[in-house]
Formats: sequence, structure tokens, C-alpha cells
Amino acid sequence: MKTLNFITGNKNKLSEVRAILGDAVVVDNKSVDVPEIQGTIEEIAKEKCRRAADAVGGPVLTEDTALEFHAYKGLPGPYIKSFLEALGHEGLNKMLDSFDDRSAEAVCTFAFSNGPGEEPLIFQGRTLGKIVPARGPPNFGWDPIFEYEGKTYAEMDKEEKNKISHRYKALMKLKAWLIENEA
Ligand SMILES: O=c1nc[nH]c2c1ncn2[C@H]1C[C@H](O)[C@@H](COP(=O)(O)OP(=O)(O)OP(=O)(O)O)O1
Ligand SMILES: [Mg+2]
Repeated sequence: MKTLNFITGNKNKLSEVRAILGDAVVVDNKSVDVPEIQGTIEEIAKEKCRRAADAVGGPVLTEDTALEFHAYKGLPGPYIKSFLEALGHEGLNKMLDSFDDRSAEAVCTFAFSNGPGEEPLIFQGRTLGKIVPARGPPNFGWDPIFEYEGKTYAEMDKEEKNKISHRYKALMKLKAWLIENEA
């Protein structure tokens, strides 16, 4: 059975990845402090993966999550973590108050490298929603302010989010690739 070494410090990401991939794949986890550069989502995701592969000295899976506000031409994008820490749910909502367009895309980008010096492959999923005042338990990042078809991610039960999320869509692509390349 395929084992993936998923390098992340985020427990919520890890549990969603395990829930979505289920029994098909064993997901090991290591929390390595990997520096994150600036750039496009793909550049950031690939560089994070290269650095994780160097740090671990073997095959690694990494993931980078972005939240793109359409009114801001895609920003905060991959910098959402800093924006969330600085502004909170309320501040992120306020950023959009002078715009009619509150739509946003959640973007999940997995990168897989076979080891140091091996070019990372990218698997990306996107879910379109909108930014709303927080509703639901504040367990995971910006889940309470991202609404998809009338419910925020935080208002959905885990199974529900894991069927439509940006992370689910990216993992289906990764899974298809794993199946093709294992045979
Ligand atoms: O499904 C999600 N629902 C709500 N919030 C989420 C989700 N997925 C990531 N997030 C948050 C965590 C962090 O504030 C930022 C992404 O930053 P990002 O660098 O990718 O994540 P991280 O630093 O927590 O973990 P890692 O060690 O994998 O880099 O968005
Ligand atoms: Mg990070």
C-alpha cells in the first residue's frame, strides 16, 4: 500500500487528508518548519515541497492553501494565513465592505516530490464561495466566513465539507495519479 509522508504543521489539514483518502493510502505526518516564499500559488507550493524534500531527505507531500478574493484580483491568495492572523474573521469581512463582489475561491495545492532534486508535481482543487460574517464553530482557520451554497464550511459536518471542498478536489487528482502510477 502506498504511504505518503505529508509534511504539515496543521492538524486540521492532516485529519481532512486522512478522512478524504480513507483506507487507500497511509498518510504519515511530520511537522517540519519549512520557510514559505512569496510568488504565485504554484511557485510557493513547489518551493515549499522542494524544501521539505531537502529537510526530510526523501519523498514528501506538502500542501498550500490560498483564499482568493475576486474583488482583490486574487489576494490575499497564498498570504491568507498572515491576513487571518492580523485581521481575524471580522477584518477579512471588512476588507470587502466597500465592494459589491464578496466572492472568493478556496484553492488547495498539493505538491509531491520523490526526494531532493526531484521536480514537484502539482495537484490543485478550487471551490467557489463567498465571504460572510462568521457562522459556525471556529475550529479551522477561515471556515466560519467561507460560505458555499448557503452554508459556511464551519456549519457543515466534516463529511459534507470533505465532499465539496477545495482539498477534496485536489486530493481526487492526487489519488488518480497515485492509481495510474502504482500499476
Ligand atoms: O480548509 C480550510 N478551511 C479554513 N482554513 C484553512 C483551510 N485550509 C487551510 N486553512 C488556513 C490555515 C492557514 O491559516 C491558511 C493556509 O496557510 P498554509 O501555509 O497553507 O497552512 P499552515 O501554515 O497552517 O500549514 P502548513 O504547515 O501545511 O503550511 O489557511
Ligand atoms: Mg504554512
